[in-house]
Amino acid sequence: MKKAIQIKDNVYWVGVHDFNCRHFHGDLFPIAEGTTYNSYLIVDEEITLIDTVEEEFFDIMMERIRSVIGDKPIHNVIVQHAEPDHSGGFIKFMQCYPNAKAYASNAGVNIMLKQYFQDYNYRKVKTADTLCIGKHTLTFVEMPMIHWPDNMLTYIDKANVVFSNDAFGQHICSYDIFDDAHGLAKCLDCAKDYYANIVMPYGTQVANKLKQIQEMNLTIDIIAPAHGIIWRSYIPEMLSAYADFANMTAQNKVVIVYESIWKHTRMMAEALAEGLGRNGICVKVYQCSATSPAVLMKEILDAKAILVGSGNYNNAMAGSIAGFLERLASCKVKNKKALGFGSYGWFQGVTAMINERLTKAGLTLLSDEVLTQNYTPSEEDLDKLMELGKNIAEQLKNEAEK
Ligand SMILES: Cc1cc2nc3c(=O)[nH]c(=O)nc-3n(C[C@H](O)[C@H](O)[C@H](O)COP(=O)(O)O)c2cc1C
Repeated sequence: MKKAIQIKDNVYWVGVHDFNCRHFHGDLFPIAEGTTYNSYLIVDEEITLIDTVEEEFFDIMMERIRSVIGDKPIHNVIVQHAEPDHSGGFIKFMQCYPNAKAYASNAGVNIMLKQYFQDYNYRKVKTADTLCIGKHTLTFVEMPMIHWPDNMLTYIDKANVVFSNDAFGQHICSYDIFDDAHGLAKCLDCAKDYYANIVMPYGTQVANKLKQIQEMNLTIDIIAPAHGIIWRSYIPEMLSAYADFANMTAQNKVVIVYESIWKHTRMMAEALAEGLGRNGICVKVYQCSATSPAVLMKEILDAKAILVGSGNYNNAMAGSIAGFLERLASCKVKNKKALGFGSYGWFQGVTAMINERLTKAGLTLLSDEVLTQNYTPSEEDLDKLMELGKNIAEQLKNEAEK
């Protein structure tokens, strides 16, 4: 029998492992080792469930719940987020516990009705609303657009746990469900990965919400997200890292993303990298089509500049680069520089197209120069590109010192 894991007095993890998940949210976020869908059970006078799990894992969640409360009824279910990885088991849950009261944000209720078509007389809650369940009181905080309109978090007093849903999540899929079993570096790295791929477009909302939560002066012993491990030992470090993610705080780092069939654009990319890398910049070089988009998004989060290159193929940029620029535009990047480059045969215009899309995505061009190369770069061309890389390095370092 699958069992619950106690995380605090009267609070239990009753979630599930999805070891086979390799594509989180479609192709948005390829992941290596699966994930968890975390739901939590609070045992008080009114037994309360925080979130459900993906529908196919419902029975496992129920086994864990019954390992704690047997056949006792559950009085409340909190739908913190209507996305199916957290609400997919909700209908089956209500079939098991038809008298349970369901709570969600206003937007959450709307989405639940649009997704599942059945009205369960949802109770709508908003920021600062409370629910007394016996010895404990729950306080709700709406978190719109972190990362859907309906997200909210729930705080339970006395146990001092924040159930944060998607915020602070990561894809560590383990039975060691606390952060300290995995070490700070891994936990922050996985949180960064998750943030870059799921939350990045909503940095402004994250920064504001972090401020609001700080102002609430909550005593927080545990932050329990809806994916991955639970934070208890690294909470200050994680909150500080999240503030950096939200502000897109940049390192002295440049990411070069390119596509190239006959290696001409690749030669340009590597010459630029040489000039940057030999002059104090951490430089990362990726062929776009050979790289997981999750890696690219994570690298971009703390980069100062992004150089994007493509050969000209039928007077257009490579499809992989067009897709990458589309994703970049959706990320609402702040305070980042960029420059296009690329090789062509008989029409020079693709680099200008890349620059235009970079500008539209909110990035500032590093230079007015339109960096094009007719067919193969010569040694002299490559030296010039290395020199340009060096100049960009100096420019970025000077800006950092200001
Ligand atoms: C399938 C294909 C289509 C191409 N179409 C164009 C084109 O429409 N206009 C152009 O200027 N060059 C075109 N070229 C030439 C390439 O842009 C040129 O060979 C360039 O150096 C390729 O850079 P790369 O080695 O980085 O892929 C085409 C090349 C290929 C392979």
